[in-house]
Amino acid sequence: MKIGFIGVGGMAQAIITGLLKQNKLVPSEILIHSAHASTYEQVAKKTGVTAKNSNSEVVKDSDVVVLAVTPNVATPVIQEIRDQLDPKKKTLISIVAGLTLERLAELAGYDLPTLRTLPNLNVAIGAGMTAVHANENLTGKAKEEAIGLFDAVGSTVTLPEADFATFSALAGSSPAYVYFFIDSLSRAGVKHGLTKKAATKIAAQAVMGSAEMVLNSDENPFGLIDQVSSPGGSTVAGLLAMEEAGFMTSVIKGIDTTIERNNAE
Ligand SMILES: NC(=O)C1=CN([C@@H]2O[C@H](COP(=O)(O)OP(=O)(O)OC[C@H]3O[C@@H](n4cnc5c(N)ncnc54)[C@H](O)[C@@H]3O)[C@@H](O)[C@H]2O)C=CC1
Ligand SMILES: O=C(O)[C@@H]1CCC=N1
Repeated sequence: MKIGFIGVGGMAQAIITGLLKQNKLVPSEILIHSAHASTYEQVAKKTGVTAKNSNSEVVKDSDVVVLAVTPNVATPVIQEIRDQLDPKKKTLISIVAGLTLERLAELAGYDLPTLRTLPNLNVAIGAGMTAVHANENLTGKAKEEAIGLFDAVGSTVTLPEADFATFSALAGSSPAYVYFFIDSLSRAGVKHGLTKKAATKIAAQAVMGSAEMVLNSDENPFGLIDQVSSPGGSTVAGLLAMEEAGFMTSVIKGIDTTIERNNAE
């Protein structure tokens, strides 16, 4: 199977890194092209995947085409490759936030097997979270193969398209918010005398273990909060101070704003 990436920015690189690291694909199965030759040539050199000279060449030689450009250039890019997207031979996978299957069909053809996805950056280490929704043309083995690419680099969930904006905030953007939280923890550690390196490692490990506890527990997070909070202890004191500063309200406000922005696109 040949997979062609159109757009080789942060997200495409994360997917490619994950697929190779998990041994889902070998470098000779991956083709790439983007607007920035210096970037994609460097990626090809580093990973062993094949750099092509144009978007058209990528599509021509691929069974599965991954559209990984920013939303503002998605329309002209699809128009450029449309004639080569033979519905009998190719599958289109889009990772473009906000681009609906209806709009993809309008641009790329109503018969084309198409998978709309929304991955997150953690696919790079095989710990991604990806939402998927296939159109009616993508069935059987081709559908399994397309979704299988994202299963190989983390978890997938099939969601109605109406929920993609919310998913994008909770899983697509949230790595940025979690990094923000980790950096805040680490900064507090520095304030109290730890080195930044030590504080960041301590904070990140605590966040990773806490996430695993949530995933491995039947409790909801509030039950786990109670397990950490010793009666009369320091945790509950810190928790109440965080709430006084508006912790939960500020997280929900950030997510609301992210969803509003996703819905506006
Ligand atoms: N960064 C993330 O965590 C996530 C990003 N996405 C989606 O992934 C897509 C890419 O995002 P990023 O990688 O963050 O952006 P980026 O800016 O890092 O990469 C965009 C890529 O598109 C290429 N490009 C621009 N014009 C082109 C053209 N005419 N032909 C071919 N390539 C062209 C650029 O050269 C670049 O390689 C976006 O649509 C975004 O919504 C989805 C989920 C998460
Ligand atoms: O910031 C963005 O628009 C994209 C969507 C999800 C993560 N990054």
